[in-house]
Amino acid sequence: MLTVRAPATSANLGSGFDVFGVALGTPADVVRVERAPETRISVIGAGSQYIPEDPNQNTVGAVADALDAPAHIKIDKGVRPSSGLGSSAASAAAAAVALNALYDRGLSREELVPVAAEGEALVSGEAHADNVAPSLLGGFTIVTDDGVTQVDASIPVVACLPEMSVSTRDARGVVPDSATLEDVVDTVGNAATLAVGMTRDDPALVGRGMEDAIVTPERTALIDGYAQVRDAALEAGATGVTVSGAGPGILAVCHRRDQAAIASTMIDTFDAVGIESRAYQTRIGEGATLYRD
Ligand SMILES: Nc1ncnc2c1ncn2[C@@H]1O[C@H](COP(=O)(O)OP(=O)(O)OP(=O)(O)O)[C@@H](O)[C@H]1O
Ligand SMILES: N[C@@H](CCO)C(=O)O
Repeated sequence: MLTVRAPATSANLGSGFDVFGVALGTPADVVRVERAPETRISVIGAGSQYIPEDPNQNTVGAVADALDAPAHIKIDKGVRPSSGLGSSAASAAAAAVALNALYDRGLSREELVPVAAEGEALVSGEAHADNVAPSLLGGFTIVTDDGVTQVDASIPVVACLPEMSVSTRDARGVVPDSATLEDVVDTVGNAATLAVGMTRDDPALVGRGMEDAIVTPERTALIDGYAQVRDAALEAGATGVTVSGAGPGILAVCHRRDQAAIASTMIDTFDAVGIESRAYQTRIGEGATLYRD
């Protein structure tokens, strides 16, 4: 029996659509595996009632197939599905690390990125790897067709999760087909600023680099209260605020001293528009951890 804890993640960070991602300290999924002739899956924890146990419909089933590693797989969800916090990816990343070890496949964490991304293809229609990469590797990750670049980072964030669901499949449907050159130029500048900010652990640079005029504005329309919550978080000291992944989660980057006030005003502002929410006060953190029982 092997156990893996894989963290929630926040993808895009505004200017890095389908490219940037960060691992969050909390929450996380915990996956336990043991060898078996056929894959069987059980799910407990946050939002488990919405997650299929059929291996053909669960991200961990796709990973077991990709590694040719049948197993009994128990998933304890800490990351609620359809949250924007990489719920489906956390399970897939955990399963990839666990099954790779269980069957001695010998793949590196980088080599497990496309394997875990098979799970994302199953649920959102595309094998985008911007959530599985940070869940596997930790820190800040840049995913391109040529591979993954990772840097460790330790920046305080607040991830606020309202009681509503936005499926990644639906949120991908509102992404525009094209962009003006002016918006592309702005986005390249912002993305570069953000990447440098990560290498310096600088919340001000990272926050500034999260601005995006192409994808994010289309998606905020799917999140009731987004504009009010963003304004309140910036007022409380956030250096940048954007949609986490496909939403409805909202990510605020900040200095440690402002973190509690930002979390509390985000919850209060959602409350004022009639939506319950919770806020994780955490940091960019480590990737998946393997425990041998
Ligand atoms: N192991 C799993 N964990 C979570 N969701 C799963 C899993 N397997 C299948 N799913 C399905 O995936 C969908 C949730 O994935 P989705 O990509 O929409 O949300 P998310 O992972 O929280 O968001 P995001 O990718 O925007 O951060 C749900 O329909 C859920 O039933
Ligand atoms: N880059 C993906 C991440 C989903 O979490 C999207 O925004 O659709």
